[in-house]
Amino acid sequence: MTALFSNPLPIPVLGFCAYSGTGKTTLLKQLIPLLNQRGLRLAVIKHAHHNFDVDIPGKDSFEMRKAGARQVLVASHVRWALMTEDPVDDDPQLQHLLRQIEADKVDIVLVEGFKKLALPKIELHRAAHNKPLIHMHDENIVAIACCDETIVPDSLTRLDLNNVAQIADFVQHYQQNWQAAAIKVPIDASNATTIDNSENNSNGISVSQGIAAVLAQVKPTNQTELVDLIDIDNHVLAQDIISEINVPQQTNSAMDGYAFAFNSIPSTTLKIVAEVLAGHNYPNILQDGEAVRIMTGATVPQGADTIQARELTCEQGQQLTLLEPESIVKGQHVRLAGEDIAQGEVALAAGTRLGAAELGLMASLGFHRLPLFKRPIVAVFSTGDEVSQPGDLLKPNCIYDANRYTILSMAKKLGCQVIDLGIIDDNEQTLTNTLSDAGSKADIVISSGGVSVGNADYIKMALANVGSTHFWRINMRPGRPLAVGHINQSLFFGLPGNPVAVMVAFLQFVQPAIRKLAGEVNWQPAFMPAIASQALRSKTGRTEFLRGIYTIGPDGKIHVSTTGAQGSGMLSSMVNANCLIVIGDDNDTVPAGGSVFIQPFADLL
Ligand SMILES: Nc1nc2c(c(=O)[nH]1)N[C@H]1C(S)=C(S)[C@@H](COP(=O)(O)OP(=O)(O)OC[C@H]3O[C@@H](n4cnc5c(N)ncnc54)[C@H](O)[C@@H]3O)O[C@H]1N2
Ligand code: MOO
Repeated sequence: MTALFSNPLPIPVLGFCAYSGTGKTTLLKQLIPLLNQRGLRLAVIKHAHHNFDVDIPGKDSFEMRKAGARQVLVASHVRWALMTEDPVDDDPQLQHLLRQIEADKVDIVLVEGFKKLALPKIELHRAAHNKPLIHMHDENIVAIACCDETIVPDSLTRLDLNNVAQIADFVQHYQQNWQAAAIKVPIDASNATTIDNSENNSNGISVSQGIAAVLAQVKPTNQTELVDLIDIDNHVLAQDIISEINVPQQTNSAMDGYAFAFNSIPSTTLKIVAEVLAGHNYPNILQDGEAVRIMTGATVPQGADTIQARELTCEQGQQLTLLEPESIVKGQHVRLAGEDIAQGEVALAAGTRLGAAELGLMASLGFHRLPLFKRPIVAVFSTGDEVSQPGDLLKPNCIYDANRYTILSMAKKLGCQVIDLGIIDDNEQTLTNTLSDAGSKADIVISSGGVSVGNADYIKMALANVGSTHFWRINMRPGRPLAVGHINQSLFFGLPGNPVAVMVAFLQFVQPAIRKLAGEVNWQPAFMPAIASQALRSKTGRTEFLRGIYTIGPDGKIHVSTTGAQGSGMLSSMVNANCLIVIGDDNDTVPAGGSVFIQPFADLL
C-alpha cells in the first residue's frame, strides 16, 4: 500500500527504495558525481529513521538551537543550512520538505527513503538478500536496479546495480522526459458526462455534470440594442468592433526629451532645430545631426526614430549633449502608430463583457455607442412562512429574508436588470400565480427555499402547474438540492433555502447560465492554486465549497485557511471569506501544506 503523494515542484522527484543493506547510499554516492559531470544539478532528500544532528556541540549555531531557537539558519559565502527542530510523532511530510528545495537552482530531486509514498522510484534489489520485491505492491516503481538473479517483469526497466553509468543514463533520460502532471481543476463542465434528466437521479450528480446540464437548457439571446457608452456597465457586446483608426494615430514620444535619428550617434552633440508639443508637429524632415525638443505624446518628426529622456541630456543654447550615449537603443521611447490597435483590426470581439478597460478602449477608438446583447431580466422571490421582510418586526419562530438580497445583488453585478417579487407565501396557488406572472416578465426566475423534501415545499407542485422542471441533487456541500427548468421561454432556478447554499449554488450554476444567456463567450470560472494552512476535509464523491480567506504569505505564495464554522446557514462565513476553497469530488482530505484550489470572489460579491 502506498500513501498519496503529489509533487509540489516544477521539477522531477525520483526516489530510490530498497530494504536496508541493499546499498542505496553507496549507489547515490557514486551516481551523484556522474550526474554532476553530465551537467545535472541535483538536490537530495534523505529520510533518517534515527535522531540525527548535523551540527557540532560548541558551535554557535548548535548553542543557539539548544538555547531554544526552533529554526537556525547558518550561512557563509559558500553554503547555508537551515536547521529546524520539528519533533513530530509521524514521519516528516515529503511534500513539505520538497517545498524547501530551491527548484530554480536544481534539475531533479533524488529521494532516499519515503518508500511508502506514491512517488516514482527506482527499486534496488539483491536476490542474495532474499527480500521480497517492492514493485509487487507498489505501482510507482519505474525501474529495478538489480543483479542477474532478480526476475524483472517486462513492464519495468531493468538496470544493472553494478553499472552506475547505466543508472545515470536512466536518471538523465527520466529528467529530460519528465512532464509535470496536467493540472486538473476540481470542476470542469466541458468534460462532464451527460446526465439522465429523470427525477430519479437518486445518487445525485456531480457539480460539473450539473453545470453542463444547466448550460444545456440555456440558449444565448439574439436580441440586441444600441447603448450609449456612458450607460454601459458590465454588458455584453453583440458585434465585433473594428477599429477605424490607428491607436495611437501618429508615431509619438513616450517621454519628455529630444527626438533625433539614431544614425546621428556616435556624435553626442546635436543641433536643436525646433520644439514639438503634444497636438503639434514639426513640418520638416529631421536631418542627421539635428534634434527636436519633444513632449510626451507629441508626434515624432519624419527622419527621427529615437528619443532620449530630458534628464539624460544637457541643453546649452541650440546645442544638445547626449549623456550616456552608449546606453541609447535605436527606437527607444517611441510609440509607433497603431502599436496598440491597428486600423481595420478587431478591437473587441462579439461576446466580450464590457468592463472599465473595454469601455476605455472603445472610447479611445472614438465609439460613443455600441451594439449590445439585451441584458437578461432576472425576477427573484423568496418562499417560506418563516421568512420575514427586513424592516418589519420579527415574529417569533421567524427569520429575516436574506436570500433575495444576495441573489439580487449578484444578478445586478452580472449586468442583469432585476425584478424584486418579494416574499411569497408557501401555498400552491399563490406560488403558481407568482411563477406564471414572473415567467411572462423575466428571462430568468429565481426562487430560494422549498426545493428539498419538507412538508411545506410547494414549489414543486407550483412548477408542475406552469412549466417543466428538473430537480437535481448535486453532490456538493453546501447547495445539494437544485431545481432547474422553464416557465414558457423563461429559465427557472429553484435554489435551496440555506443562505450560504444559495450563494454557492448561484455562483456555480446561475452565474454560468446568466453569462451564456447574455451572449458572453469564453467565460470560465477562475480557479487559483493555494497552499492549505490547515488540514481540510471533504468526502470522496462530493465537492466541498468551504469559505476561505486567502493571503499572500511571506514566501510570496497564496495561502488559504477557512473562516471557521461552516454551517450552510451562516452568512457571516461568506462575509468573512474572500474565496471559496473547492475540494473536488475525487479528493477527501487535503493535509496542512497541501495544494488546494480556490475561487476568489473577486468583484462579484
Ligand atoms: N430530510 C432532508 N432534509 C433536508 C435535506 C435533505 O436532503 N433531506 N436537505 C437539506 C439541505 S442540504 C438544504 S440546503 C435544505 C434546503 O431546503 P429547502 O430548499 O427546502 O429550503 P427551506 O427548507 O425552505 O429552508 C432551509 C433553511 O433556509 C432558511 N431560509 C429559507 N429561505 C430563506 C431566506 N429567504 N433568507 C434566509 N434564510 C432562508 C430556512 O429558514 C431554513 O432554515 O434542506 C435541508 N433539509
Ligand atoms: O445545501 Mo444544504 O445547505 O447543503 O445544507
